[in-house]
Amino acid sequence: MWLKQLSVFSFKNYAEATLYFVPEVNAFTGTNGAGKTNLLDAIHYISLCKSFLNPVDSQHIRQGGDWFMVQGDFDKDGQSEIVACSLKRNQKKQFKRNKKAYTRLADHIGLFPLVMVSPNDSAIVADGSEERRRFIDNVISQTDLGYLDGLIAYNHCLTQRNSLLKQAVKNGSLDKGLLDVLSMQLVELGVPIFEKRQAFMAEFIPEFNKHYQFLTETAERVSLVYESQLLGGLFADLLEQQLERDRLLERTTVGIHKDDLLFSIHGDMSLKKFGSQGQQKSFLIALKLAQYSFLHRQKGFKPLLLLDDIFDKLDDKRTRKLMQMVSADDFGQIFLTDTDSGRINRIFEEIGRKVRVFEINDGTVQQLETA
Ligand SMILES: Nc1ncnc2c1ncn2[C@@H]1O[C@H](COP(=O)(O)OP(=O)(O)OP(=O)(O)O)[C@@H](O)[C@H]1O
Repeated sequence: MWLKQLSVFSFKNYAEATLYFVPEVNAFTGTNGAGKTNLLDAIHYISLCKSFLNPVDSQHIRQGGDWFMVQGDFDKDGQSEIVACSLKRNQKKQFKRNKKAYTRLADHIGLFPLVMVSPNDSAIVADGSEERRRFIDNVISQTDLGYLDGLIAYNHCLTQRNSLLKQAVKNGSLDKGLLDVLSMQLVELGVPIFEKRQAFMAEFIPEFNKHYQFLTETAERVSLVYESQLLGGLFADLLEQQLERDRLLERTTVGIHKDDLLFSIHGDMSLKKFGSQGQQKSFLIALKLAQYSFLHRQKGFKPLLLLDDIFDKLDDKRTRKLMQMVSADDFGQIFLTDTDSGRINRIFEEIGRKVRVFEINDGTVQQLETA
């Protein structure tokens, strides 16, 4: 699967632009604020029905306009697949595949899988556990249609249980019958999610290690561990054991909503506290490349790989290694951004790979020679 053509109309800082890609590496170059990332975001829209940067769709309408459209022409097994996303201000987003509108956007997710590596990924290391759960959930839901529905149902049940615990404090008594029903539902919904996360991590961790070692070429020991309270006992028992604490804190303190990923370096030192910026970036890239390998295996075809501002904070050696790795056969079509077109040409010349470069300038696009 690869994207042959992308058109954007009245999208962010673009009035209108059409780009024709190659199935290998495509690079957007230009100064800061030129509109390079906006093009990656347009690709993200047609693949995953939303921006990777900003959840407010209307803010992607070009300033002064009242609609936008993004259209992509994919090649999937030799067949052309046209995906279009459009939005008129104050109306619902329209999403079409081969001119047919979707009733459920969720039906589109996973048809044109994509992995994005961006400076925003730093939140996965720096922020709270919610970001890391979001990462796991995003990966699994691109391959397992029921996963997201299960997670939504779990969160709904969790909200109900929490408000019952709150009410109990207010009313001075707890409806134990209702609490038991909600606890049972929470277990029924939570255990399959836990099992899916566990199975996913078992496949994912070795991939991650492989990519990190290749990228860094060092014996730099890093580790990635899946942490879940459910690893320490049956969910139903844990809920029972924590009941008094839950009543006191007026919320559910055990469950898959507390899952986390533990990132460490040099044995057991926290990556967040002790890793250098370059090490953190390498860790995040390895995480995303492992996501790529997982999706590839699950789908049976290669997802798109989007690399935003990838060279920042990586030394020359790691940069070259990374480009060598992603332009090899295990990876499919790549889109990347860089402020320096000279660097792109130099790196790809050195590693002997083809790249099509697009020079972006204030929302206009010029296709340069393919090196
Ligand atoms: N709705 C909008 N209407 C008009 N312009 C917009 C809109 N949203 C974003 N922009 C403009 O898009 C530009 C940012 O584009 P983008 O993030 O793609 O830059 P970039 O080339 O990736 O830059 P950098 O190298 O700094 O990452 C900014 O100039 C911003 O003002």
